[in-house]
Amino acid sequence: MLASGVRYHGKRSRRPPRATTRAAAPIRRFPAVAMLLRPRLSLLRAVAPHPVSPRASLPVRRTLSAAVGTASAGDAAPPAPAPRAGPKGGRRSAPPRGPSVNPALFFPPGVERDAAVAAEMVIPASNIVVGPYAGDSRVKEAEFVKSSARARDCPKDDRPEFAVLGRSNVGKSSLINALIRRKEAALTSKKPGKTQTINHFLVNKSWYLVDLPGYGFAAASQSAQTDWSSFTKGYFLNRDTLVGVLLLVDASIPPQKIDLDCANWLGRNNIGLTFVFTKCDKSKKGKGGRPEENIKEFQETISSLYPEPPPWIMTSSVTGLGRDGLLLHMSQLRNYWDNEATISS
Ligand SMILES: Nc1nc2c(ncn2[C@@H]2O[C@H](COP(=O)(O)OP(=O)(O)OP(=O)(O)O)[C@@H](O)[C@H]2O)c(=O)[nH]1
Ligand SMILES: [Mg+2]
Repeated sequence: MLASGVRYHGKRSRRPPRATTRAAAPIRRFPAVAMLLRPRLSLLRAVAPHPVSPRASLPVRRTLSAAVGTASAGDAAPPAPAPRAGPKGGRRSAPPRGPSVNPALFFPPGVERDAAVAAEMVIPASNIVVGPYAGDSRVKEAEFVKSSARARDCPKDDRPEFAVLGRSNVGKSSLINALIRRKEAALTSKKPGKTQTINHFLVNKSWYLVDLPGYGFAAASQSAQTDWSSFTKGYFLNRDTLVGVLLLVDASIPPQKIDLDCANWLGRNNIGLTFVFTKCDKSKKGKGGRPEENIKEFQETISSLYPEPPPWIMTSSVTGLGRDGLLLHMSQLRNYWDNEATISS
């Protein structure tokens, strides 16, 4: 089981997070924050309806468990081994009511695990609870700053950054364009292997989004694949300003082992990640063609690896699904990171 991978850290630190032990402020201690966030979440919900349940007025615990018929939000604690719920799994008393996703919640820094969370405090199309560190998440300006061929050539300032990682063609560059609302800031292509360097985009002059080369491009030469692992892994292992990784997973196809391997590698190296499911607008008939089913299968596969559910969110760069929610999630991780920096300096 991975000891981490869902944890987020303060500046220049790979130490275990203090959010749940030190200053663990339950969300109810921040009524002002909660009130400020509610209108924003309602707005998000209007754009992207929650995939799990429309009964938003019920507490999450009841709403989600009722919709899915398996674990409740309170079951976010160490997952049961091999939680492959299904007709033979013995965990469901009633037949499944159609595709839905694993409801276990991700509690961000500042929110006690198992805190009672109202449905409106969960980002739509995700399992992410909004906590007291969430703040202004609007992108007011964004600019391409630098393309680096080696990790040591990356910008050397202290700004926090999020790395966008995933298989070739999963939609990394497209997601960056969607987040910053620029059509071709990051170059995209139908052909895998488009992005070959580490690309820094500066947002609001205060933080970076980093577009990376994809992994798992079978057509790439052996030497190109080796290059990927040495230079991108070098980036991850040496980047002190890395707040977290957005690990993109293509929801329009069944789970791929290489994505699980990548998640494992990040977890082993104590690098916090958020699973970002891409291409959720694409649905094909037949087995493995429906995003909700693929996401559910992926979550069932990874849940036994994590002591706490990792954050995940559904997105589409075509429809904009998940865009605002993901920015809000990043704002809370970033603000926590900044806050830790202030405390430790
Ligand atoms: N339908 C749909 N297509 C998408 C989405 N995101 C990306 N695509 C398409 O997928 C293809 C690959 O997108 P990119 O953003 O270039 O993927 P990438 O992960 O950056 O690829 P590499 O740079 O090669 O690693 C392009 O044809 C995109 O238009 C999405 O959310 N929905
Ligand atoms: Mg790319």
